[in-house]
Order: sequence, then structure tokens, then C-alpha cells
Amino acid sequence: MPTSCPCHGPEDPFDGAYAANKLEELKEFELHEEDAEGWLYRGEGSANIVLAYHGRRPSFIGRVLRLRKASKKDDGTQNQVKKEPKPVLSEEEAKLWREWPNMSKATTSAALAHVFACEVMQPLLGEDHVDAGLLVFLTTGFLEAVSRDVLAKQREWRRNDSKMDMTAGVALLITDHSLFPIVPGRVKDLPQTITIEIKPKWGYLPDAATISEENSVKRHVTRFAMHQHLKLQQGKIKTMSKYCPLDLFSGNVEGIHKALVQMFETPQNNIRIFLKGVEIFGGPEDGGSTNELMVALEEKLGAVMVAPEGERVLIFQRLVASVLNKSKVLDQLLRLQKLDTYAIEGANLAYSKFTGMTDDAGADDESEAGSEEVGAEIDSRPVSTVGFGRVCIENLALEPEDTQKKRDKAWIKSLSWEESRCVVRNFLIAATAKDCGIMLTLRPLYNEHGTPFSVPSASVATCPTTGQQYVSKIAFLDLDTKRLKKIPVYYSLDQQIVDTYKACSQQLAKLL
Ligand SMILES: O=P(O)(O)O[C@@H]1[C@@H](OP(=O)(O)O)[C@H](OP(=O)(O)O)[C@H](O)[C@H](OP(=O)(O)O)[C@H]1OP(=O)(O)O
Ligand SMILES: Nc1ncnc2c1ncn2[C@@H]1O[C@H](COP(=O)(O)OP(=O)(O)OP(=O)(O)O)[C@@H](O)[C@H]1O
Repeated sequence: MPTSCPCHGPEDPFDGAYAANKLEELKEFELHEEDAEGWLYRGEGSANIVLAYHGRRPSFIGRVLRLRKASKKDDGTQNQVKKEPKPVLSEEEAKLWREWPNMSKATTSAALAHVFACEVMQPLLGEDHVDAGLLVFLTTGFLEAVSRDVLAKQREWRRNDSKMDMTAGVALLITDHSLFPIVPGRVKDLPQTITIEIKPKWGYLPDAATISEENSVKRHVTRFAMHQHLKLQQGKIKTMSKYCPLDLFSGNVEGIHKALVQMFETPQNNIRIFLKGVEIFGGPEDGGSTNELMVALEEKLGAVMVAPEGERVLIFQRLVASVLNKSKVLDQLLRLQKLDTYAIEGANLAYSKFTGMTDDAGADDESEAGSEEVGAEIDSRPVSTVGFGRVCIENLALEPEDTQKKRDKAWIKSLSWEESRCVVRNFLIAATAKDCGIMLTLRPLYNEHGTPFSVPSASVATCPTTGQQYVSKIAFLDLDTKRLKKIPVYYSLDQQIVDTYKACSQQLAKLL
């Protein structure tokens, strides 16, 4: 295993910016205890802890380390670099993802995340918006050293829920999306950088014919809104969110703006704001009011806006809505979410077929013998997409959009093994798109002395209210593979969400 460290250097870290070093320079690279200085806790989700670099080594400046956690669900062994490495994917999953053979070669979760982000999600969401990162090796000495800062800054419930995996042998080194690269030497009086992180969740109402009559409420009420009732009952949230994903994905600036205003009122885990990489707004720890946070935000926005105090949050919301609307990233994400064509009811049936068959060739024969007529209705294009080169939504879809909605459970049951595989595969790609995050980063183009700081790789956005110009970039976060064994879990959760929502609505109706 390589142990050399090319990252020692005397330069100062840049303020809110970094030199665009080539990540390739860090390939096959191992982090030791002495490399731990400067790596500080940035944030975490249920599966990963993210450390940002605040040190002086040019090669790390502008990067974050994404470390897999050892949770109750996952004992962390999947990130140990073993003497006899085994693939992370099961045999069934290797078949499921057979268009991407590199996925079944991954022997750690981090490597799997890297391949999936690079080979599946990046082509689907665009190279500009996805950084699949680079795998780096970690020693226990490094992990022990960085864990001190993690334990000091982690929220208590996170600390009790899961911990850093001290045996993880690898992690992903990714661009810090809350910073911009800068030409070295041009850092004096650099304007500050503001980042808004959004977790949009499911942006559409399903209308598949596979949805049973008892669950028809799913056609009218978003999964997000229904899930709020269950989360409230489970004590996961203290108040219901006002946010509606349909507004965010409405495709128009007013809808996006409305969604942002709703998110600011009830952030939960759907919105966070960072100034120079430091979180300044997000779901309050006690789940209560955001009034104080809003007051603080109004003041802090002064660092990046020419607007007067009292108007900044409102103007900022308009600016973010305008940039998101122009970028079309939400439309792109929505298209991917809709690869969940036959809803969980259909996907679960396809899953049973896919996993119930041991031999795909045999399975196809069996299926065709039992259901010739219905099966013949499928569009004549070949279903197998093995070797389709660069992946695009059109290649993944099983059939044209106009016929999809009519497909009922009987039709799903009639599918061949290969067709069932495609239904499940597409559902899991959509599941990643329904759970990922978006980071929008903005920096005033001019500093207070009128000096411009443009960034070659970033576009320029104009605030619709003040006309102030910003360099801007957008990146997707957390594009991990969702595992096959989650399909039955999704099925029961879906049922639980619908049942809880229906029960709550009935109770409410009785009270009225
Ligand atoms: O099922 P959901 O919609 O609650 O999504 C889970 C998220 O909960 P949320 O509702 O966004 O608070 C959940 O987020 P939190 O940990 O609650 O912030 C995870 O993102 C989880 O994914 P994974 O298990 O880490 O792969 C997510 O699970 P997946 O459904 O995406 O597998
Ligand atoms: N490349 C990045 N640049 C800047 N910040 C990042 C980056 N990646 C992650 N983060 C921060 O770290 C947090 C946790 O990262 P991430 O979403 O990858 O964790 P996760 O455990 O996979 O999340 P989930 O619970 O949704 O599965 C993010 O919410 C974000 O604030």
C-alpha cells in the first residue's frame, strides 16, 4: 500500500477558496496520524461523517473527507481494507447492476459509493454537478486523532446513534462544495462564500396503476407530508414541516421561492446554510422555533449582500430561487426520481421475481411460458442495457412514458426476470435521487473595494432584487447506492406512512 505524502507545503490556506489541485496527485494515498492536523468536523448524516480541511497543505485545501460510520445497522466492517477483500455487493446485486461491472469489484462501501457516483449518477446528473471524489487510505492513528474533534462537535443524539468507525481503512476525498477554487496569489480581500444545502426529497405524486385502492391517498398527498405524521408520532420531529416538495420541483421560480420560504420556517434536515463553510442556519437542536436563527442569519448575510438589514433574508431567498430555477438541476433530479415508474408496489413485486429466480436464463423461460400475451405488450426495444455505453434516462427506461402509467400489478407479475431486474434497478437509482442533497454556493463577484474575483469554472448569477453579481456553482451530495435488501423495508415503510396518515386524517375528521 502506498504511504508517500505529497501534501506538505508551507502556503497559507486561502480564505474561502482553494487552489484547484488535480485530485489525481493524491491517488493511492494514505493518511497517517501526522496528517490529522487541520481535519475538522463539518457535518454528518445517518451513514457518513464529513471532515473539512482547515490546514495548510495545498493538496488538501478545498477538500472534505467523507468517512463511513459504524452504525447500529452496519458494523463498519464494510470499510475495512481486508487481507482477502470480498465484494460489497451480493451476487444478486452484482446481477442487478450488471451494466456497471466495476460496482461488483468494490470491496469497501466507500469504493462502491465512488463507482456508483462516478459511473451511474455523474452521467445522469452532469459532470459539472457531481464530484465522485477519490479513494484514500486511512490509518487507525489518523482516525483516532481526528475523532477527538468529531466527538467534541457532534450533536449528542448523533453520538448516541452511531460512531466513527475506527477500523475504516478507506474514505472518499471530495471537493469541499462550500468553497470556490481561486488562482493562487489572488486571495487578499476575497469576498466570503455562502452555501445553501437542500435535501429536497420526493418531488412528485406517483400515479402508477400498481398503487392499490387502499393507498390511493398517495396520488394526492406527497410522501413527504404523509411521512411528517409518522415522524411526529415516532418523536423524530417536534413540529410538522411547512415545506412542500411539489413547490420546489414546480419548475417555476415562484414555486421554488415558496418552497424555500417554507423550509426557512421549518428547516428540519431539509435546509442548512454555511458561511465560509461554517453552519449558520439549520434545524434547531431542540426542533423548536427558528426565530433566533433567522435574526442571526439576517445579520450574517450582511457579509455577502449589499441589501440593508431587515431585507436580506427575503432578498437571499429570491436570489437562491432564481439561481436554482435557471440552473435546471431540480428538473434533472425530478426526471431521475421518476425512474420509480411503477411505485414501491410494483418495484416490490419485481423484486420478488428478481430475487426468487436463481438462474436468469431459466427465469426468463418460465416467465414467458406463463404470460405470453401480457408480456408481448412490452415495447419491442431490447430491455437489456448491458454495454449501453454512457448511461442516460432514455436507455434506462423500460418502455415509453405514455404506456407506463397503465401498467398494473398483473403486468408487473408477467415481466421476465430481465425486465424485473430493470424495474428494480431503476427504482433504486430513483431512491438515490430522492434522498440526495444539493449544495448551491455563492460568492459576491466584487469585493467591497470593487475588485472582481471571477472563477473560471463557475457561472455568474445576478440577484433579481439588488442586481448584485455572484459567482455560483451547484453540486449534488450523497449519491450513494441504495441496497437491494432495502426494497422490502421501503415497502413496509410506505405502508406504515400511508396507514399513519390515514389514521391521523380520520382522527382529525372526527374532531371537526
Ligand atoms: O426513507 P426516508 O425518506 O426517511 O429517507 C431516509 C432519510 O431520512 P429523512 O426522511 O430524509 O429524514 C435519512 O436521513 P437522516 O439520517 O434522517 O438525516 C437517510 O438519508 C436515509 O438514507 P440511508 O439509510 O443513509 O441510505 C434515508 O433512507 P432512504 O429511504 O433514502 O433509503
Ligand atoms: N463535498 C462536500 N462539501 C461540503 N460539505 C459536504 C460535502 N459532503 C457532505 N457535506 C456535508 O456533510 C453532511 C453529511 O454528508 P452526507 O450527506 O454525505 O452524509 P450521509 O450520512 O450520507 O447523509 P444521509 O443521512 O442523507 O444518508 C452534509 O449534509 C453536508 O452538510
